[in-house]
Amino acid sequence: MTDLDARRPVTVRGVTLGTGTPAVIVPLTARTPAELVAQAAPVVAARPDLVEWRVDHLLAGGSDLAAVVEAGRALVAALDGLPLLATIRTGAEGGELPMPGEEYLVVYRALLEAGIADLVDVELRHATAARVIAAAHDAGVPVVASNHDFDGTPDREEIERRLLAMAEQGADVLKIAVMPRSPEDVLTLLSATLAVRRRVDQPLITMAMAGTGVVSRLAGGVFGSAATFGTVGAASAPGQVEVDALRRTLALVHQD
Ligand SMILES: O=C1C[C@@](O)(C(=O)O)C[C@@H](O)[C@@H]1O
Repeated sequence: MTDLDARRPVTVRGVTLGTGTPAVIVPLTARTPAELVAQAAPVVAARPDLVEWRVDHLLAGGSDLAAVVEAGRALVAALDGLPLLATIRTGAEGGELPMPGEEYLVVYRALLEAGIADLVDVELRHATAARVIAAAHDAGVPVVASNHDFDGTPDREEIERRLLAMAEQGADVLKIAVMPRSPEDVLTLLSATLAVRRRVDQPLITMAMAGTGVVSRLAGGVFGSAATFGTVGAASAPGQVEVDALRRTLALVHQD
């Protein structure tokens, strides 16, 4: 264990977040159930550590709750044992759907009841966050709390405050994505990551988005980020790097 390993790592389906080289997560952004299974095939072939299903894209494509659950079951069958992170990203945080109200909780409950998710992403600021976290924990599913700033980068104290608030809410993994407006903003994100890494037990996932932030996706592990999002085909946020190049870079950055 290095001093940056998380004291409370999270393991799902044999994949551990919080120790060693950061995990590689590939997002799926299909808008229809058929497209979802088709999109999964090359992702599974690339063998990432985890797959993220951006459920908001399917909902935005018009699928109702029953269709979402059915698509989730088909996806799990297609994943060949790879762990699945289920995410509903709201419009307020860069996602595809408004979902300010109870629908967010209803969809997560249905996915949890069906045993589809190995991990769920819960936005710290969502009105139903505490209830989604409780539902996930009742189902034995760890929670990745998240926060996204697509307009800018909060100052270091504010980034730290948000990550610590996630820990206080009982999240198992703490995640933040910011939009850098300068190289200094990337340093702010990385130094907040390192400071929080030294204070909390949970794994962190942090990134600065877009071109200026790519360095944080490649080298964030040096500062205590436990995972990084890479692409096989479509990206789900600006600055994500293709998965093979990402892996090669991680191998260079994490040589021991
Ligand atoms: O929270 C995140 C991080 C992310 O926004 C990124 O910048 O890589 C991509 C999203 O799909 C994911 O849910």
